[in-house]
Amino acid sequence: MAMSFSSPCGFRSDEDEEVAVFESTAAEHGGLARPRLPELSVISPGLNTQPSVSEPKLKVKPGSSEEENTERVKVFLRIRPLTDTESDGGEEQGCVAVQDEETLLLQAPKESHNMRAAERGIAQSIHKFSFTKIFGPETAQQQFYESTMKTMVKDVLQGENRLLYTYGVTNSGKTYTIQGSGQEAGLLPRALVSLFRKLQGRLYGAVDLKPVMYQDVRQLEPSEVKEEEIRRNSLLKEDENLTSRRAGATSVWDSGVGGLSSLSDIATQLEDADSVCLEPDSLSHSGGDDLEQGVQFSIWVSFYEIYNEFLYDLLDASPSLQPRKRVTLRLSDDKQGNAYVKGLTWIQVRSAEEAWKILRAGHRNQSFASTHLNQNSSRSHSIFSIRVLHIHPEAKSSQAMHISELTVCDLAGSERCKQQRNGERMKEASNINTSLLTLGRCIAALRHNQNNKLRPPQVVPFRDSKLTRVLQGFFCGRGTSSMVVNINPCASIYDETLQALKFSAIATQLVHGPSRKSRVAYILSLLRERTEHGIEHSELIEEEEEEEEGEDDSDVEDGDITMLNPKVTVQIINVLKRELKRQREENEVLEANVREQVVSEMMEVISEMQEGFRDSLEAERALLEERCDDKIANLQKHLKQFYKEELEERDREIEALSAALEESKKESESAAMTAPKEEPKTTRCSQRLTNESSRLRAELEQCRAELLTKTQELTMLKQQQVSSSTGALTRAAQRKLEEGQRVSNLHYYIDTLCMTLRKNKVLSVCLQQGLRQLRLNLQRLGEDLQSGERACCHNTGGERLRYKLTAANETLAKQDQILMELQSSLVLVKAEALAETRAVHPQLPPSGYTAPTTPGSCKKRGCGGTTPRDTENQPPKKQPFFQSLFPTRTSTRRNMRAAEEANLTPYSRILRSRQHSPPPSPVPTPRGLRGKY
Ligand SMILES: Nc1ncnc2c1ncn2[C@@H]1O[C@H](COP(=O)(O)OP(=O)(O)OP(=O)(O)O)[C@@H](O)[C@H]1O
Repeated sequence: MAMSFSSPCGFRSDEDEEVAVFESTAAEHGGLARPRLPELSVISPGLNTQPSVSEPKLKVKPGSSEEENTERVKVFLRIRPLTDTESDGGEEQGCVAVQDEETLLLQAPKESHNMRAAERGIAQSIHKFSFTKIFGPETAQQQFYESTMKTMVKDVLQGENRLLYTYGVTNSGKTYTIQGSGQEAGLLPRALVSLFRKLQGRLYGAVDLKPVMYQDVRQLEPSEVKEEEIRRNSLLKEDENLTSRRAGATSVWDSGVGGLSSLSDIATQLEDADSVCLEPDSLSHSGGDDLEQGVQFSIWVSFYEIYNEFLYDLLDASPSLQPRKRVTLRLSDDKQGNAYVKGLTWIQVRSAEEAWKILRAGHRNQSFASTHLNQNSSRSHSIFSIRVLHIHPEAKSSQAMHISELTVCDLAGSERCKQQRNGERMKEASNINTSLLTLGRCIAALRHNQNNKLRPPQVVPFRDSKLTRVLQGFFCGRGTSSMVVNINPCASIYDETLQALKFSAIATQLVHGPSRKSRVAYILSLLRERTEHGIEHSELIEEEEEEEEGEDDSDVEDGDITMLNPKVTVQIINVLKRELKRQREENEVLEANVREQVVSEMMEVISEMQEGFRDSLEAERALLEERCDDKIANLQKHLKQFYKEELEERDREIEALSAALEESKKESESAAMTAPKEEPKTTRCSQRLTNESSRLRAELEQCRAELLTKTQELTMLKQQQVSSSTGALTRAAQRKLEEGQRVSNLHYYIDTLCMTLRKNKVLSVCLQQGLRQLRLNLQRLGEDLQSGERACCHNTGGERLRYKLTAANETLAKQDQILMELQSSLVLVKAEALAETRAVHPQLPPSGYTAPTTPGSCKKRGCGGTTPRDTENQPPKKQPFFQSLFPTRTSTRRNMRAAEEANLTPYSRILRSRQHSPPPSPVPTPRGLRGKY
């Protein structure tokens, strides 16, 4: 889950001040009551726009020791410059603007969560923050050092404890600020140079005095001194070895500390740094004037990291030998209640150069990794401490000595866990965020306690993380802390930057802790608070205070309250019980707030997911529409093609029919005019009819000629009858008479044929009319199809297209039916004509007679080469053309069905299947079409 640093804001408070300060933050996290938000969110302790928060309302009793301790915690803001890549990537969107030296304006960029929340009316898009001092991208390292750390070094030499820590989003420049890069040495090398410059000639050379915890100094035995020397030398040697081994190669650490990879470089850099960043009066001879006369100084350094909530000593020699088996360190409390790292290595250093080498040796053991935002990201909080042992020359006991400390903490960068793809990185990010969250809560609780002196104090959850435990002393009076907030002005990490700034805004309202408070002192303060409210006995307080004083000198380790007298202990237990109850209640409130925040974040994530799903659904819909349009266009194309071919086919047929008709008409006309000559080899009906009629005419002529011959013969015979015998002549005359009868029959037959010919002419006229009708229908069909196509083009809906297609198919079916009817009627007429002919001439062959189809045979039938008798007995042949066009009913149906089956359109097939299959459905479904196309 994304980490939020605004959780400290979850602490409930009745003060108007708190409401004003956290107004925007609370609303942003989905608080139940959402008042109308002002345009601008002011998160600042000192801005005029918020007079209620301009100054902390510290209820300091006049004359109390706390009176002078009202100095605010210093919070510096440093804005890092954008890299070329970031500028090119459009990260510069003017979302970070420095209004003046102390005021920063944040304007949410378009794509940020904050802007989206602002658009929904639950947050502001502009935020105003104030800081102790703001340093822009152009600020040089030395300038930054002088404004921030220079006085801290001075204070430490005066015996004070100081903490400087950097806070910010990952890749915002924290490590750059602390350590530096290239020739730009950071705060720490400059502080070391400054320190040793100031201590020139005042260093305590021996190693026999060692600081233990925060207050104690131990006199070392000679053997221990030796051990210390060995440890230091081995670290220095290790550094030298590694440096020479990596000669030329730039390591992470080398680049991280100003490229100081060789001793000469270090010296030069230190010299340069010193000359650049230190004012003349801060150099050793003048700076030393501030130091207590006669006091010598022994400098000890330690370096450790908090990685995944485990402490690792970075100066322990073992890690470099066995990097996988690092020993974790434990935290303990000293008798003042201050946490310290047990068993941490402290090395005495005699120069800045040595300190630098030790630091570099330790840095090699630190946890770095490449993340999506930073190639060389610190995955741990690293803490480098410099302890200064103030040794009075005459002092023989540790009491006469004093220890001051300068701690520099480079916190790991906060980041959104969900941005980490790697499991290990995610775990690291989660731990980093948890510890930073705890730090935020501690600061918020401290601020609450400072601003609400009359109320029961909130428990500061220092114990909730290792980081806050080790820094606790600096927040509770053992020293003072300064914070450097680093920000990266990139628009893409605006939301994270805003959270970091909100956190720092709380820190800017902190006042340095009034005094050191041990745990026992804290408990006693609780008792005092209760007594002030009339809950406990006043006498008790005196006793407790006596006990407290005695406690400081007693042997009680870690402030063990059980060593107090029983009466007080019982009272303390009662107070603690009540305190525990109160704290539980507070925890419940805190938990409720955290849950509320979690819910609000979850809602944000869910709404983001919803948006994502909506977008993907839209995209899916558009894709489907596109596909459907493609399919419809495809279908249209295919149908267009299909009907075009169909129309062309019909046109061709019509053309052929009309040509045939024309031809037959012409031929019949010409045949009527002229005698038939050599018959062309054709299968057309008109030709056939002409041939038949010509043949019949020829037969007629032949019969007439024969009749004439026979008549002449008869006349001759009659004449002969007179002269020859009667019997034979009578028989011959009888035979001739029969022949004459046959000839008269032949005349009748010829008349019938002439009638058939006339009927055929009428039929061909009918056929012409039928074809004209057919052509008209086909034209109408073409128009229907065109309108269907147009409908397809204008309307992508499949329904209308389907209906048009169905109508077109129905028209086609009707056409087929008309054609069939025409064919049937033609066949019927033919059959009737034939029947009539046969009734007149029963000697004609039956209708089942199959005419020879070859033109040769036809020629044979019609030619004069055949004998008259054969010619007489031959019936008129069937017309091959009409037969091929309109075969007999049975064969017509069969052939038509076969032809239809072959030429059926998808729609015709569907229609046909519907006609034959009960129950019919009115409209073919588009599924069939889809399968086809
Ligand atoms: N003021 C500055 N001037 C020039 N470059 C800078 C400045 N601040 C940071 N940088 C550059 O920005 C990059 C990231 O800085 P740095 O590693 O210090 O970030 P960080 O906050 O320590 O990141 P992380 O928390 O991931 O360790 C580095 O390349 C550094 O050199």
